[in-house]
Amino acid sequence: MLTKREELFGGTPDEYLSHKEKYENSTRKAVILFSLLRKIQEENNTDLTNYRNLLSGVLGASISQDGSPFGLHYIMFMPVFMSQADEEQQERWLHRALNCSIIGSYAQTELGHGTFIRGLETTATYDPSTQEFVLHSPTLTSYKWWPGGLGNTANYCIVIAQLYSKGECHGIHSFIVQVRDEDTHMPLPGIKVGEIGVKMGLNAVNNGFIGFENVRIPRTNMLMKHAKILEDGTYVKSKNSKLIYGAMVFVRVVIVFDSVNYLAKAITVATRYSAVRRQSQLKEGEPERQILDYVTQQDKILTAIAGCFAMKMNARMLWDTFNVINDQLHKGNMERLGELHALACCLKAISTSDSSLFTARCRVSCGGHGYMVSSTLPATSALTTASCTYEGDNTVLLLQTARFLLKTWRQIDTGPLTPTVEYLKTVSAPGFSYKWENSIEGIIRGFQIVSMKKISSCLNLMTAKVMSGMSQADAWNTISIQLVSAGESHCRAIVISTFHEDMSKAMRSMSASLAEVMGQLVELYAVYWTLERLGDLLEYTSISGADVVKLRSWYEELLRKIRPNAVGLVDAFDIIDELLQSTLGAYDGRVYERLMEEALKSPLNAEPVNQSFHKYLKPFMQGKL
Ligand SMILES: CC/C=C\C/C=C\C/C=C\C/C=C\CC/C=C/C(=O)SCCNC(=O)CCNC(=O)[C@H](O)C(C)(C)COP(=O)(O)OP(=O)(O)OC[C@H]1O[C@@H](n2cnc3c(N)ncnc32)[C@H](O)[C@@H]1OP(=O)(O)O
Ligand SMILES: Cc1cc2nc3c(=O)[nH]c(=O)nc-3n(C[C@H](O)[C@H](O)[C@H](O)COP(=O)(O)OP(=O)(O)OC[C@H]3O[C@@H](n4cnc5c(N)ncnc54)[C@H](O)[C@@H]3O)c2cc1C
Repeated sequence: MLTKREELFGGTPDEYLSHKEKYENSTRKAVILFSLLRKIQEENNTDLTNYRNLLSGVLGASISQDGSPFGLHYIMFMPVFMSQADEEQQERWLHRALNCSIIGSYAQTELGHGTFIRGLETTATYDPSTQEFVLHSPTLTSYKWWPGGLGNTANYCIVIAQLYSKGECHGIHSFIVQVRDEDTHMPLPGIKVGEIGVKMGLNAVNNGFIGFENVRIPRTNMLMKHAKILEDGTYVKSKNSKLIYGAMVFVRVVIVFDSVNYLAKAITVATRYSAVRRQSQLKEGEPERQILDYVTQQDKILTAIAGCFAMKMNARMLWDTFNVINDQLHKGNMERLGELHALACCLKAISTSDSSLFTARCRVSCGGHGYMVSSTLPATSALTTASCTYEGDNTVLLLQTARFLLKTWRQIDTGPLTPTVEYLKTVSAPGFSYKWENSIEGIIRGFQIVSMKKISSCLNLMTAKVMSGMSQADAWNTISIQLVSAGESHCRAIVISTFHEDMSKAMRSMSASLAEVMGQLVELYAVYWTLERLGDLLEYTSISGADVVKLRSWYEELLRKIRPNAVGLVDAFDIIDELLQSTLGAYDGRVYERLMEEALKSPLNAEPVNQSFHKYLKPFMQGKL
């Protein structure tokens, strides 16, 4: 009798399973895992706060590197329900979703549209004679494409469609749609549903497609917490048309936490391996050195560790900010919705792009063995690059942040600013003076000035182009590279200052030795990004060549100081071997034995001579083919 652990982590490695077997195996594992999680949620009164903890349990325990066919049920189907269904609808559906007696997906993206959601083509036309909506996919490009779990798993999904009533289009709205029979799991009439095929990664997520041929759903299947359709077809507007986008904000907040989890796995593997791997001599005649002793290796890995800690603290800040503003939204106060959206956009973009960048660095820092699937680094790299796209392409999200920043800058003199942008007032105030200094505070101030000057420059450029006769839209597109850069600079200023401020608070309750190491991580992160963004700082601040020389020495000194604690820092993530799933990162450091153990699991090693020798090679080598 297998233990739960053996059931979850034993058997043929996923990499040797077919696409179909991989899905079936991941569904088997998901059922075991989510039965356990279901017990947890039955003990809690699940609200958004508890829900995120439950969700982080789901994500953290999504044991397969390839995600889970239940992922979207937890990541989007339920959060969207909690934020967009009215009380009667929550009463009718939410408990069934929470105990997984129904499995849902989230169908927004179409073959033809992912970013521009106002351009989605799926229609939901209200028929007052039957009090139903008619869901229809008018074109191939209107087919929903990507929804996780939709291929073969989900029997319900939330569909985002253009709402028509009384001949008028009211824009995109959310609808709950049953897609498969709850007993037979057969697709319901008028529904064409399937799986989209093999992807770069996340091949257990079971992303699917769905098309509707005049499928009728009751009026009460429109999620009506915000906007409504009355029985006679009268449309009742939402207090704010952007509230329908609320779930995307929540998921972007979750993704920031998740980008930290992925990066933590990658740096745990790369750091431990770099402590085990010995390669080359630093001095002739000496034993080969741990590759972690090479400063170039420290440059790749220790900065990633600092980045992980920085983003973890920023994820917490974002979650706290989300909760504060979400409470205000529930009370009808929309004042900070734009700020929350802008913050979620830039932090999702920067956390995922940093995670993708540093994870790729961890992969190459482990040489050939880092290219083995059994190291888990290729799959983690595929995961992090996907996060730069899903829940909003990073470029598009940084443009959203830039849009908010320009709007803020236009109003800079009309009154107080909201917390995440009030630095703009400080560094642009008359009489404000600043001379670059090589300190954390000096670096933070420098990034804030860069951000302010980029935003100001973008607005001036836009104004000049429009004055010269260019349309607003063309002017925006022409300077969009600078707009993205302004969004990134704003975010980097927030990340560094949040890391410094929150870590400083945390250090007050730490031992002196731990506080010293944490302080070194904050400095490493700040100095690293200063050196990475030297061009901006030289353009907009008084930093000098002499300052840069001292910064480089400071950076190298920090690498030297942090090196002895590198393994301890990643051990602190406490990722168990079963979740790490890495021949290079296992706690016991038996790298070479594990590489060989995994290799011998290859089906190609089951017999000494593969059948292709007799069928192909031998005749070929004997000139018979
Ligand atoms: C697959 C992985 C599964 C398991 C792996 C395990 C773990 C992984 C963890 C998490 C995985 C998470 C998700 C995975 C599944 C993925 C799901 C999806 O991808 S769902 C689809 C996501 N799609 C998008 O994000 C689309 C992006 N596009 C948009 O958001 C909008 O089109 C865009 C904002 C770009 C433009 O909208 P538009 O209405 O055209 O706005 P416009 O620019 O004209 O005006 C902007 C105006 O609106 C305000 N606004 C826009 N968006 C929001 C918002 N979300 N909230 C609040 N306000 C918003 C904006 O501020 C501005 O206001 P002003 O007019 O300036 O006042
Ligand atoms: C692993 C994975 C899981 C997913 N899961 C789901 C899911 O469960 N449900 C769901 O609904 N969707 C899902 N998606 C779809 C995802 O939300 C979209 O892929 C994403 O929103 C990007 O849209 P797109 O793919 O159409 O890319 P596009 O929008 O076509 O982007 C392509 C390029 O065009 C650029 N671009 C687009 N618009 C602009 C603009 N206005 N200004 C400047 N540049 C622009 C982008 O920057 C990008 O470089 C998933 C995607 C992935 C990869």
